Amino acid sequence: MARIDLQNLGHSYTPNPRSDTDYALKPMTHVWEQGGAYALLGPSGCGKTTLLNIISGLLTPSEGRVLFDGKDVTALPTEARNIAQVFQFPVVYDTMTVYENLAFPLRNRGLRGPAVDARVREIAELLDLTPDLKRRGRGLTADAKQKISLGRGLVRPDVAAILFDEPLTVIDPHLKWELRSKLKALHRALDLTMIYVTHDQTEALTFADKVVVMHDGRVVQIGRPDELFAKPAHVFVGHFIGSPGMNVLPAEVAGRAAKIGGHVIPLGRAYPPLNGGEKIEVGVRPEFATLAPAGTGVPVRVTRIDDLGRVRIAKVELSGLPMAATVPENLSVTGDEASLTFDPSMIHVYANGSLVEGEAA
Ligand SMILES: Nc1ncnc2c1ncn2[C@@H]1O[C@H](COP(=O)(O)OP(=O)(O)OP(=O)(O)O)[C@@H](O)[C@H]1O
Repeated sequence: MARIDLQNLGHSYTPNPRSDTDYALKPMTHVWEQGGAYALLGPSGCGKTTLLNIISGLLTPSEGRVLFDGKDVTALPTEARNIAQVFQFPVVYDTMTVYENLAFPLRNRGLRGPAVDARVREIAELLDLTPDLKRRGRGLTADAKQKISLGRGLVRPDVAAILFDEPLTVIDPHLKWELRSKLKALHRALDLTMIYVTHDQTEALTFADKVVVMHDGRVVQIGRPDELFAKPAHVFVGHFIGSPGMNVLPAEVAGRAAKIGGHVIPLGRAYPPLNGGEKIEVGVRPEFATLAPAGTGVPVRVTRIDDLGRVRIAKVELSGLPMAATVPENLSVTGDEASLTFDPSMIHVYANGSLVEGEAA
C-alpha cells in the first residue's frame, strides 16, 4: 500500500486550455495517506473518473505529477503501478471456479503454493465466499459475481492501492448495505489504501474514513463524514451532503451577527465586515434550525410539513426566502405563522461559496 501525492495535478481534454472551464480537473495538490479508506464523491461530470484514471494510469494528466510513496509514477502505465481495480460490472472468468478466480491475480504475479491458498481462503472467508469456492463463475448471480470481483481486487496483499469505480451499481439494493459494511471491515482487517468512487452520499459516508468531495473539476473538501456534516467548507458540500441539504441564504455579516431578510440572527463566531464585491451567504442545516411557536424567534411562514418517519421537516419562508427546519416532536403546528430558533455555533458564513472562518469568542 502507498501514500499517494497529487502535485499540481490537472487535466484538460482540450490541447491548449485557456481558462478554468477548459479543465475537467483543475490543478490541485493533495496527499492521500497510506492505508486510508477514501471515497471520491460528486455528481456526474465533476471529474471523478478523470482523477481515478490518472491515479490508475489509464490517463496521463496534462499537468502535474502523481507520486506513490514518493516515486513519480505519472508516466507509468497501469501494469507498472501495482494497483488493483474493481469496476461497475463484474470481471469474472466463467469457466474458472470461484477459487481459481480469486487465485488468478496472485498467480499472475508469480505467486505459487501455500501462500496463494492461504490468501484465497482468507479473502473468501471475509467475503462469505467459502461455500462457493468450488463453483464455476458461470451461472452465478450478478451479486455473487461482483463479490468475486471485489475479492479479486482485495486478494493481492502487496498493492499500492485498490480503486473501486462505483462497484455496487449492479448489486441488489438490500445487499448494498451489507457489502459496504463488509468492505469497511475488510479495510480494517487488511490495512489497504482504498479509493472508492461514487455519486451516492450514503455509499461514501458509510464506507470512507475520509470523503473527498468534488464539484466542477475541483476537490472542495476532504474530511471525515462528521466534519462534512458539521462544517461544510463550501456551500456545495452543504447542499450535496445531508437530506435535505444545508439552507444557504443571502446575508449581511458583521461582528457576531448576520442580517437575513431584515432579521438579525446571532452568530457563534465573530467576523470582520464582509463585502468587497463578494457574495455573502450564511448556511445552516435544517437540523440546527428549529421550528418554534410564533413570537418566540425569527418569524417565518410555514408552507409545508413533511413527516420523514424519524423527523418532521418544515418548509418555511423567512422574509420570502425558502428554508427547511426541524419540527420538534412535541410541537403541534396550527396555521402558517411560526418562528425559527437557531444553534448559533452551527451557522456558517460563506464568501463566494467558500467557508469564512470566524473568530471564536
Ligand atoms: N474522453 C473525454 N474527452 C473529452 N471530455 C471528457 C472525456 N472524458 C470526460 N470528459 C469531460 O470531463 C468532465 C469530467 O468527466 P468525468 O467522467 O471525469 O466525471 P465523473 O464525475 O466521473 O462523471 P460520471 O459519474 O458521469 O462518470 C466532464 O465534463 C466530461 O464531459
